[in-house]
Amino acid sequence: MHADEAVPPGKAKAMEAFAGLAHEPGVAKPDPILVADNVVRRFGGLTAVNVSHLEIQRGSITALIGPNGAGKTTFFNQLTGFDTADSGEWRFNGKRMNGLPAYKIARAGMVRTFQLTKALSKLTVMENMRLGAQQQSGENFFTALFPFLWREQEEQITERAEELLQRFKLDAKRDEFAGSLSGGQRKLLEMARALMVKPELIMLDEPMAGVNPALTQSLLGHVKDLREQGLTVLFVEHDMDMVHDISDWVVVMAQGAVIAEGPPDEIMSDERVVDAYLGAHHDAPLSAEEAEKQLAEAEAELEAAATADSTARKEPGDE
Ligand SMILES: Nc1ncnc2c1ncn2[C@@H]1O[C@H](COP(=O)(O)OP(=O)(O)OP(=O)(O)O)[C@@H](O)[C@H]1O
Repeated sequence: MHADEAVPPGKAKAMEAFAGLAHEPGVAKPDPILVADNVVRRFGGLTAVNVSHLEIQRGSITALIGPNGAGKTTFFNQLTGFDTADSGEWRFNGKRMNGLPAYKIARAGMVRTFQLTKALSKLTVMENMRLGAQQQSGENFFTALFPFLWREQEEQITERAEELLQRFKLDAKRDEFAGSLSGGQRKLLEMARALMVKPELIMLDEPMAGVNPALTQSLLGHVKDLREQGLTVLFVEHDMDMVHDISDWVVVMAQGAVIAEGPPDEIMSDERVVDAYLGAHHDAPLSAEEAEKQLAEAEAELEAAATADSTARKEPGDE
């Protein structure tokens, strides 16, 4: 950006909101869209998430980073109702969301993206978009009783899907299988699908994973665009260049807790953050046998997740 080029209004507003805030975990924001308190999720003896207090500033792009296993995805899952927290309270636009099912949270305006699973890859791009709307409407049974209701709704869904596919330059791909898309196009589809329900807060799960560098700028542009349209973006990402490039604010998790918060420049050189990442790494390189075992475990986990996902997505009466 040239010196004389104006900062886009959405970014300027976000920068202003963060200016002067203390750089410490749990710091209060001027206009939080989401406030979480004492969110705990345990798996057996492991405390995967233990977030005492976190506020997400409205209209900003906030990155959630941390080493593998820090609890980022589990935290996302609690907030969006895809998993049940052991305890905790979180409010979206002042309304309590804990205890609500995912579709009600989505309807309230808070959605998360999902990486394309095997089952979703076998659907067309358009079918994925329609599923993004229907899955989260929570009204399937009721509308099924009144065809005139669903016909109108169907038309609105198609219209919205077409609009978004055009915006993300995926309209030419509408009838192709999602599995045939490139890594970058898949990420765009994940984002477009989440936008079907017109959220106020969109939570992106690793938006840069598997994206060809040539598409990086275009993808970043789309995310920045969301902020310019007034949306709030919270994203989990391992790609530090992306975190640095687009986030207004960075939240760092380690071992389930928020250990640091602040602007990207400062966070990336923060000693606690560097320690958290280093501490999570192996001291010695893996042996070929260990690496193979890890790979096999990861593949089995992915397979299980894809199966669970396709089962969970089936509505009663679906084939
Ligand atoms: N369903 C589950 N059952 C048991 N343990 C789980 C489950 N889901 C997550 N965990 C554990 O909880 C911890 C946090 O995992 P999580 O996937 O949330 O971390 P993450 O920060 O998203 O990691 P990554 O960056 O690798 O995706 C890990 O130790 C993980 O093994």
